[in-house]
Amino acid sequence: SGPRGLVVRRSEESGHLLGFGNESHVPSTLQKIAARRLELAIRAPEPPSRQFDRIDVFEKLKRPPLAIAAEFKRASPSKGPIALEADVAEVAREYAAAGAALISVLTEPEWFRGSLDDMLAARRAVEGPDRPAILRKDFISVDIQIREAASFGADAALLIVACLGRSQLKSLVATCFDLGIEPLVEVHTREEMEVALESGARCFGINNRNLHTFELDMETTSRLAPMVPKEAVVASLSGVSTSSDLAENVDCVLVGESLMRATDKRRAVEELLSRSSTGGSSRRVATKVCGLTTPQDALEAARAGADLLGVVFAPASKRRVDSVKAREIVDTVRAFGERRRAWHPPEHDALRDRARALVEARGPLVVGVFQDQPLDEVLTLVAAAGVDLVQLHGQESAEYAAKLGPHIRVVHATQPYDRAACDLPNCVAVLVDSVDARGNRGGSGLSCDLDLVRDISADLETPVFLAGGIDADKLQDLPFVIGFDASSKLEISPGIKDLDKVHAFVKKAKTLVSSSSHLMLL
Ligand SMILES: O=P(O)(O)OC[C@@H](O)[C@@H](O)c1c[nH]c2ccccc12
Repeated sequence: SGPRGLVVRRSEESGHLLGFGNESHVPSTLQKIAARRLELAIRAPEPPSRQFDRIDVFEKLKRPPLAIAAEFKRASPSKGPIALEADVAEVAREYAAAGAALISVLTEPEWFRGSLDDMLAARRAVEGPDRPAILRKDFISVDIQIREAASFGADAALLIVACLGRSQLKSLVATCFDLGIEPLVEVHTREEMEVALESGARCFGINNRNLHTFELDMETTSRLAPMVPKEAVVASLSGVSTSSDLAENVDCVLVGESLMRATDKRRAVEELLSRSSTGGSSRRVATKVCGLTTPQDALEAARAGADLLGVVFAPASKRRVDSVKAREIVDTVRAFGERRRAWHPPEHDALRDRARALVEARGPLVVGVFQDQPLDEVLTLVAAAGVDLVQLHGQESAEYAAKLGPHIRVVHATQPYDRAACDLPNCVAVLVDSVDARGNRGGSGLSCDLDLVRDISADLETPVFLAGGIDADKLQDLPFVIGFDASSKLEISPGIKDLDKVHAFVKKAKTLVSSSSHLMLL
């Protein structure tokens, strides 16, 4: 039996729909949305006939070196609200001014909070011969949805193979061409690509996101792109936040969420367009929000853009969580990050390369914080909670740490510091924390002596995480700091975060990213 919520006509029609991505018999979100869209489309009135100047979408997307498709998306099923109140005309003008080749507008109302009126407003905001093309991003399965696209100013329309039969797709492609709309046919698997290639379309979108499970796999593009003939357009869709995420050997990259979250959208698009000029040398400052005790606060920190989220298992801590609560946090964060598995660090010989891999990991990642607990206890908690990595805050021996997975080693801003503890191959970063006069470690709210931190970093030949009394006001450009860890200064009371402070902290750290390109790794 096929997935429910779909009109499965004949098996050769829809073989590509069975078993790929959605193994369960419960309809996936994609199937629910597609079914709901069909239900509404059938009842929709015939759209008014309006004439628009159209542009050659194929030619626009084929222009070297790389076309950027910028998306207007207020919310999504995997991320929830992203930018509910965004002004579509304003955003469209910014995208156009930055040189986007295409603007994709979500027109689905319930899960994405979009509308045809949003698309019309975007189309009306961009004029002129070299304006960006407008794409209707929706779940299209009947012709009237393409007539609506034409009536509300689209030059192109998305057709998602994962919710269409073979001949249904062919007929929708033909309707598009009849109405002067360029079909962009979206796939996520080889089987879907085979169906797409026979559909008559000439623009293909490879979605890195599985729309059934919301799992992101950025390798999807490089796996499927070689199947497309050179003359056609290949676009890579989803999951791009910086130029280092851009796929090679595609004509176009479509970017949604990260642009919708960017305060300066024009600059964000321009940065993507000039990937070669900034390249690998630019340095970002990571953020870690520690001492989270609820899934709600963790989700808010993730939404703010934090890279690492810490949950504390140390028995003496006021912010201690049990494995059940930690698991809830991990599940929430992982769903937000569209990941199914824990992080597996790539192997590197040098600590600095491991640290860089950590801050560039597709997160946010959840860190379990421990302090001098029996190894068995740590291993049990890690397995039960499913945290991505561990942070060791006590005087754990090298022998002990070697038995763990990837971990962050905490050292204290004292001289001499515990250098040997940082030398393990599974140590992925070093975090320098303060000590108070009585020798109390962690959570004291005291700041570190920055000269000592610089010395430690120089000795380790790697930039470190800095903790101790950190909030937005404490952030500054420090070439020996790869990331900031904040906890007590972002709280209302122990374990309860002040979400405004969390947002301010992450936001400020992001401004350091762009202004600190002169700061290289040591
Ligand atoms: O926000 P992201 O990760 O940059 O992804 C954008 C876009 O690819 C995504 O919104 C998308 C791709 N295909 C879709 C189909 C329907 C709805 C949405 C989509």
